[in-house]
Amino acid sequence: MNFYEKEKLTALQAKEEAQWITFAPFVFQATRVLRDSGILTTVEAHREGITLEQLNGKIDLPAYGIRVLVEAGLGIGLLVLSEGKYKITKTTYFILHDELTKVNMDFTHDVCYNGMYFLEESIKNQKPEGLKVFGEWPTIYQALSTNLPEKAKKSWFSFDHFYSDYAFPEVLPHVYHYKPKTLLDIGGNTGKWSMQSFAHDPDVNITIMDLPGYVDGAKGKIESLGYGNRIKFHPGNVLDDSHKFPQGFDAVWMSQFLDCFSDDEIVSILTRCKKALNPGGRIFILETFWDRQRFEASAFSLQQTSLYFTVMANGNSQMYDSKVFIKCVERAGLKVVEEKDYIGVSHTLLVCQPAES
Ligand SMILES: C[S@@+](CC[C@H](N)C(=O)[O-])C[C@H]1O[C@@H](n2cnc3c(N)ncnc32)[C@H](O)[C@@H]1O
Repeated sequence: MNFYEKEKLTALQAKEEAQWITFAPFVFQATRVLRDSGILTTVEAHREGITLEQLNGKIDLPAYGIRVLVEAGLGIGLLVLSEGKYKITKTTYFILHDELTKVNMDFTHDVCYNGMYFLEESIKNQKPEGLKVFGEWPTIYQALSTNLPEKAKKSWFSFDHFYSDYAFPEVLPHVYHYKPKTLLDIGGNTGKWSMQSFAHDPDVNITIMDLPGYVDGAKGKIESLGYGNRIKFHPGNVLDDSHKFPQGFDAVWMSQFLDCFSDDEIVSILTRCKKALNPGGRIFILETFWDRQRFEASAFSLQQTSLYFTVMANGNSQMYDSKVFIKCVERAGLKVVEEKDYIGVSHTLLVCQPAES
């Protein structure tokens, strides 16, 4: 779906939109504080509406603060005010109750907000300059398995898992329809794919390849579920070209993994994946492409999420346009033999094989 072929706004709407952009950080923080302070929940609980005076008695914030927040909430479209009483809007319903919105908001605030100030520097230097708000690491992945602040870590994992949790049950039958006996899960993270795979297919054996800290975390969990005899671990950094991939797999699986790398790095990883395959084997790539979305809001979210990669993650990757990504697949000597869009919230499954097969 191409949402971007034509300009859609009148001049007046465009000027209004420009103000939304100008004040976007204010809008975000006001909404978050309205949510986290309990103001929105309290207004929601009063279906007949609530006055400012009544709110003052129920919220543990100075009266001045409550007043500026609810007034900002009117302009943002979170509240309406009629006959002196505040009520919530449909947008507020989603801010309060929609899991996707909550996960995105917590990720934006806890992981990205302070670092985003360093966007320009990150782009110029091709480094995640925003990560310094938490500490000194080359990428966020080293920080996640060690000492990133707990709140940031929790919101990062909720964000990551929210999207894959929806996609995995839907995609399992597509992968295991090919009956792979051996599967290499690169970027296996906390082992979620492996655990669901073992329950889905009694014959598959999996090797998880990820950075050392992750592999240690996944190991205990998988063994405690009794799958210890079907799992192997291969800790390592795929950016280290001297680190050999294990070989002999019917399938290589990468979910939300290749978006962590630049175009050239993707080509290098896929070239090594190809060598890891048995004859007739397949590479399964689960990704979120901004040009393969049913809804404009999904494309928007992915395009903005790219900037998280720029500023916080590694400085050189993104949520790709599928056309750019598939060029990398082809540069690695692979061809896409099957594609399936609209999996889970926003994923596409690409099934690839060596171009010469
Ligand atoms: C966004 S998570 C995806 C996790 C999981 N596959 C999913 O779908 O939820 C990316 C994973 O790639 C791993 N990763 C990132 N850079 C890596 C590298 N250079 N070498 C190995 N693994 C890496 C991270 O540790 C993390 O587990």
